[in-house]
Amino acid sequence: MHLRRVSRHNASSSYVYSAQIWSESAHRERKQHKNRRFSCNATGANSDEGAAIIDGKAIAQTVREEIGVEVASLKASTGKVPGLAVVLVGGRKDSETYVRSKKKGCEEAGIQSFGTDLPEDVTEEELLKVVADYNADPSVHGILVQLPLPDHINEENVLNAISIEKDVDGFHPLNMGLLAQRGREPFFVPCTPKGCVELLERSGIEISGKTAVVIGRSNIVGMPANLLLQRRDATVTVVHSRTPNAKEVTQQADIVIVACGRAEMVRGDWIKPGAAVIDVGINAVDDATKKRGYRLVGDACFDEIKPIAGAITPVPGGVGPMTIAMLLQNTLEGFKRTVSA
Ligand SMILES: Nc1nc(=O)c2c([nH]1)NC[C@@H]1CN(c3ccc(C(=O)N[C@@H](CCC(=O)O)C(=O)O)cc3)C=[N+]21
Ligand SMILES: [Mg+2]
Repeated sequence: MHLRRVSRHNASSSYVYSAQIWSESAHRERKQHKNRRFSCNATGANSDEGAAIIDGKAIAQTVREEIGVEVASLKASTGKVPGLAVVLVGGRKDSETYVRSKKKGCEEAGIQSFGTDLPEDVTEEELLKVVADYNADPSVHGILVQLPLPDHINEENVLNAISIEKDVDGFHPLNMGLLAQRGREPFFVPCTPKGCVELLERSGIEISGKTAVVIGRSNIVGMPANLLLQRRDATVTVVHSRTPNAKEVTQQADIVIVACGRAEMVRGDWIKPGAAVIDVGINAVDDATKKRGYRLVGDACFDEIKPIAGAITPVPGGVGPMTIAMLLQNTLEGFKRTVSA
């Protein structure tokens, strides 16, 4: 994983590594937060009381098996399989890990995976050529350019170049615009927020008529999560780094989606008893007791929230695995549109 080091809590000897830097804007937001300090006294206790733990890993596995069954049956009837192209620029360890999981997910589901690994110093022009070739390739139904891209490449230009019919990340401005409009449907919905909603639905948590708070306003998670929840008739409030009363607003929520990119920022006293908490964050914290030297924590303080909430996703094993399952689902959806056309 590429892990950015930021000082954690008040203890100078421990660090948080944030693996969630997907975009320049997220990077800027994090800088603005730099002087804030939070502490969360993890007890390590894992009592049976309190929130139901939403097992994202198991739910993702179920989704992947469903996709595998459908892919096999479409292969039998059409002789074709879905194809996903993953473009990786540079050698970030976290990106390499995620790309490997995506390719493995494809293999298991019977989806053909294509990969292009480009050097860190590739020109924007060369990258755009790779995208154009995949746009033109009829055996490719989904194209994903792993983010973040190196600084010399304009991310917007690259996302704009992906065919909206193959934009399995749903990051193309046209797909985002369609998501934002009532009565219209994007070709693809971004994988992480889609995974959050799927976790709620598959856990039997009602969304319609409920009060939801989304913490974070990124293009990749917070903003589309807001739109998706509104489409399911939740009343949604988005809070962010400049919201003075984020805690008080969050205390009103039946559903909380946490995507602020700050380790354990959301504490137990932010959460209304019985609320559902979906934690999108992945942060690695130094931990000498662990073999790898760190452990992963979310943007929510799991041990404080568990006794209070009605349901909570763990990190790891919550939203992360669902993101990959939704990517495979989007690829299958793109493929189905081409075979039925
Ligand atoms: N164009 C693009 N699309 C993306 O969807 C995209 C991206 N760029 N850049 C990076 C982020 C991050 N991301 C994750 C996917 C899976 C896990 C995941 O499977 N996490 C596991 C394992 C965590 C671990 O061990 O590191 C878990 O939470 O249990 C996490 C994060 C997709 N992203
Ligand atoms: Mg934010």
